[in-house]
Amino acid sequence: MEYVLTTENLSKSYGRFQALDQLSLHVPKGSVYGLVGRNGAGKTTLIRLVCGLQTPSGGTYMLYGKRSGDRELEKIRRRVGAVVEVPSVYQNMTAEENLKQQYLLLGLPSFEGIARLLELVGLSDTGKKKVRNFSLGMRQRLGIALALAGSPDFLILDEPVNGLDPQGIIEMRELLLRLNREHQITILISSHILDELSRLATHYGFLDRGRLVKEMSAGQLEASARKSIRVEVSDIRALVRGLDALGLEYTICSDKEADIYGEISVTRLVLALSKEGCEILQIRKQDESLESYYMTLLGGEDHE
Ligand SMILES: Nc1ncnc2c1ncn2[C@@H]1O[C@H](COP(=O)(O)OP(=O)(O)OP(=O)(O)O)[C@@H](O)[C@H]1O
Repeated sequence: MEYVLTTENLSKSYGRFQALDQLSLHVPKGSVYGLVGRNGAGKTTLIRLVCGLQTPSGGTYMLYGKRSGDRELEKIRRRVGAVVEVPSVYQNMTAEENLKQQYLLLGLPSFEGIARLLELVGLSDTGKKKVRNFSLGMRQRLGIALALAGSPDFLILDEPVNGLDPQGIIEMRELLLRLNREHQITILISSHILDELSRLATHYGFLDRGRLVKEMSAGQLEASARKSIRVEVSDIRALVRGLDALGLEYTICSDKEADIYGEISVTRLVLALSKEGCEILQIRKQDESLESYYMTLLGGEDHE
């Protein structure tokens, strides 16, 4: 497989604090690689290192086959666009003016291409509107347009949907899918919003306290996903008694709902619960989500 980015035992410490600990990950060409981890897991640190904003304390990374520390790497960085934390934009300029500044900064020969970029990120009708009057979603999309100015084929985004409203989230999703599928741009994206990430990502890296706990493709996640049924009942205690009597594995989700795992005969379940005086209000099949996989892998408690 061809990789756009790989890291090898990449480490970063701040004083005695180890923010990244011998992390080795692999971002395949053409993928949308989702970085998953709780606050402080090291996602932003990893992104800062790969973008050249900070230097590693140990280990290396390779971008398009060029190793960190290699002189050639700086040339290769042209192929990478990034939006790290809040995109820096000129508030009192329009989207087009901001892009012109970026083109000048990159030394691009003409402003040709700006209209196409504005169109691509859905900002072509913003005209004279200054960025300070943009919604957060518009600002984020402008950040992406700025990152795309040098025509990179690898885009790195740190929490691009953070704080966006539902409409903004959908627009961002559509944009990222378009960039990936129609423009063949590989995307590395960190996000807390797992449900949203699972609609985009083709690969995942799970980080915990600076370490890569697991790396897998979306296909592998799906294959390893446990099947379950979600039941909603009138009496959760009675449900627990019934499930224990049947020897089934389950997780209580709320005071009315539980997920039951494994092969289950619905008839046996109904009979057992009826014996306990428990009424089933709803029952539905479900595949394990990215969120529940994450919870199983990393647990729910916060280490901070
Ligand atoms: N410049 C710094 N000096 C000291 N500690 C830092 C510095 N930058 C980050 N850290 C610490 O390193 C750890 C990892 O931070 P990082 O920002 O990479 O986490 P993250 O996974 O991106 O989390 P979040 O989602 O909250 O941004 C945190 O505990 C953070 O406090």
